[in-house]
Amino acid sequence: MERTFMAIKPDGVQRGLVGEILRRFEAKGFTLVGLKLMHVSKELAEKHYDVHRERPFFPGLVEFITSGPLVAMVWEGDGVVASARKMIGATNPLSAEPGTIRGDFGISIGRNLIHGSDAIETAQREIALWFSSEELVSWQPAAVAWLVES
Ligand SMILES: Nc1ncnc2c1ncn2[C@@H]1O[C@H](COP(=O)(O)OP(=O)(O)OP(=O)(O)O)[C@@H](O)[C@H]1O
Repeated sequence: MERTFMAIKPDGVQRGLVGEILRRFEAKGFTLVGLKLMHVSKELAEKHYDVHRERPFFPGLVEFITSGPLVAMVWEGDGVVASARKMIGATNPLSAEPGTIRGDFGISIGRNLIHGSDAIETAQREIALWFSSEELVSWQPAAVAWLVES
């Protein structure tokens, strides 16, 4: 089953948008398989944004991502990588469509609330970077156990 990595960035956590963001992906029908509130180390932030290492905004981006707790998540479902990117909206919230998370809640490119993997291969790399396999749940056996018990 397809999986994607997403992170509610420190601005989203500070603004109290965690519940709203989780609600949107749950309501859409995707399945949450990993979730943790954490402070990000400089090392992890730099690895995550490695492709942007040479960009002028890189130091500020790393500083921001490590500035407060963020919510790291893994979601599962058919087409979840592309669909989540659509639900998140364009990188610059001022250009993001209303109805998207960035379009509804943001105005600043440097404070754009949420990250979502941009491709299936990127998602695999990011999930492995942020989560150990023990931190990810498998829903199927749990559902089967519940059926057997009831
Ligand atoms: N010109 C910029 N100035 C400041 N920050 C920027 C700029 N461009 C990108 N960023 C920051 O770097 C992040 C990564 O940029 P990228 O082009 O990968 O966008 P994205 O894929 O929409 O965002 P993310 O990777 O966070 O999901 C952006 O989310 C944004 O926070």
